[in-house]
Amino acid sequence: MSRKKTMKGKGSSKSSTSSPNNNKDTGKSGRGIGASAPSNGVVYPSRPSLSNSGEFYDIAFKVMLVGDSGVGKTCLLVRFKDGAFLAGSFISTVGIDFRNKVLNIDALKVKLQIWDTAGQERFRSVTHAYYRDAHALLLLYDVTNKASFDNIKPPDIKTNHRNSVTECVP
Ligand SMILES: Nc1nc2c(ncn2[C@@H]2O[C@H](COP(=O)(O)OP(=O)(O)OP(=O)(O)O)[C@@H](O)[C@H]2O)c(=O)[nH]1
Repeated sequence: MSRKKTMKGKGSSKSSTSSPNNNKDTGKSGRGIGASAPSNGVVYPSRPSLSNSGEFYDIAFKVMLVGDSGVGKTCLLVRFKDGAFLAGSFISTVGIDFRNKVLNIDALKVKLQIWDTAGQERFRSVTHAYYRDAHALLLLYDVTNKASFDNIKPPDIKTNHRNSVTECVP
């Protein structure tokens, strides 16, 4: 059975778009499968593939983390991927970044490519371009900040990306 390798994500940094690192499970704008995958972005179980970390997977999904700046998107992703909490000073994401995680679900290896978008308004046009082909958008808000909840507009996302969003789950 043939096994193919996905394009390597280049290094990423939360505060800079120019400092590469060697973490093969992370990437930045235009470097991941989101930029090069087929239009539906799914790899089916009959065609196992190799993730950048060397792990084989059966199926892959692209997930976007969306929400205002400071709601905790990066912290959630780092917690999910590495089990660590980013305490200390807050460094806002510049542009967009991603991390991969392979999970074992019902005897399938499911690869999640999770994109962390910058919440600042000035990056909105850049990050929106990456919604295309996403299988899920996670809309995040800060429970201590009502404005961050009010700023979530799933219907707008549905309207603007009418074929890519089929269902909103509260
Ligand atoms: N108390 C508390 N603080 C949190 C939590 N999650 C994140 N923070 C803090 O909130 C701040 C912002 O977190 P980030 O994850 O960087 O926020 P973000 O949504 O990625 O922000 P942008 O990159 O600007 O879009 C950081 O100082 C975190 O330490 C949480 O669950 N509880």
